Amino acid sequence: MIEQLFDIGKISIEWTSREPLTGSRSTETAHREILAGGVEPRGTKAAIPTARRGVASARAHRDAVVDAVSGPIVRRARVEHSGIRRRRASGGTTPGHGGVGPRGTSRRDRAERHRRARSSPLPPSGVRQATPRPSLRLRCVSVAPEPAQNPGKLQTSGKLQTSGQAQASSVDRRPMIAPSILSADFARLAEEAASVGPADGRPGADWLHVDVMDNHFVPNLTLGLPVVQALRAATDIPLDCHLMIEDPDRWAVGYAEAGAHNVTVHAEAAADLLGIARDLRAAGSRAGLSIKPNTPLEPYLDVLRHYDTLLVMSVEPGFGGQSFIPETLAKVRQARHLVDTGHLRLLVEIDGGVNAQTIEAAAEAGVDCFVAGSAVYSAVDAGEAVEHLRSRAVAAASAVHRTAG
Ligand SMILES: O=C(CO)[C@H](O)[C@H](O)COP(=O)(O)O
Repeated sequence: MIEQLFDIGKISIEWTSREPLTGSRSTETAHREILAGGVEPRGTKAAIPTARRGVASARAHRDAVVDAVSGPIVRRARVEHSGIRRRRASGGTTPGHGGVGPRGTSRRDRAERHRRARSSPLPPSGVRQATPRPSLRLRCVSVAPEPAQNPGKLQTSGKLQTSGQAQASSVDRRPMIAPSILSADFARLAEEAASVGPADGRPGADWLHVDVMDNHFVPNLTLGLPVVQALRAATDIPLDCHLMIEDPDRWAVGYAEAGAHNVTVHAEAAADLLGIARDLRAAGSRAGLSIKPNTPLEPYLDVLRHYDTLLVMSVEPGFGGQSFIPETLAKVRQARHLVDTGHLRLLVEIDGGVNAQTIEAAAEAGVDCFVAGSAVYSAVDAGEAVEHLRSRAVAAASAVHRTAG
């Protein structure tokens, strides 16, 4: 771990990374650029004026730093202490819902005050400027890119073309299998997890898929945070938490904090998809976005640039053991194309009705990670079922490669 502490103007930033960050700019340069307002980090335009003005917004500043400095490789960033005082208008406190003026002033008054504040080096009348002092301590933990053999790592070597539409980029993908514990025996979850883990020279499941259902977003109720915490302690298999719940804006980050490797929310349920992705990554997990079979991909293409995984549902969410909906593969092909052409950088997952018969079509379409519930846990040997599914996916992906080559 390398720790760096920068004092830039009145803001101190502590930076911790496992290795020096590489890229077009150093962390120090990036921080300086952010504070000078001269950088436009990916997707965080809104945060920059806040940081530039020095107005207290530890969270916005953190997000700006996180996105600008190293984008997707930053895994954790949290503000340890924020002492910057908010601007206060005399005689009133700052309202909490987006406004910045004193209570009772009109929107026009506030807009005018903002305009003057921006064009003048002096604080606007009636507004006390934040005291210039080292007051914000931002601690960012950057995790070095995962080694090539890690689950989910996309390798840019090799020449495996990943969809029927044979793209220019060369991405070598090892199909991943994520058994869904929805089909496991809930009374023996630790054993069920172990049954798909590495054994007898078998690599085992790449991820363990955990279906969280709230009986509101879907008509079924399964498990929640305490079970995820218990599973986290019981297995080393990375947990892939699929939240089929309402208001994931409120709950998702808890799963990341509980140690989930990937936390997926539904596009149909979330209010602030950008905020969720940011919070999940900041809490140390990957951010996943899921869409139901009838939800199109197009409206989410922009926001997906901030996500690490896309979970295409190939059944209506809610229950295991349903039949695979082949039409959903069009979205897989679309996502695959965008990944292969460098427009998106994420892992494509499919969930629902995946078995030895359907996995090949999904692999040909370009899926990276296959969620399978009943096909694994209804088998006599769950571990063997994982390997069988993986070998079918490898064979199908290789066939596509040969055709494309
Ligand atoms: O999210 C899910 C259902 O909503 C499950 O993960 C999925 O259905 C897996 O079960 P199966 O492989 O038996 O279809």
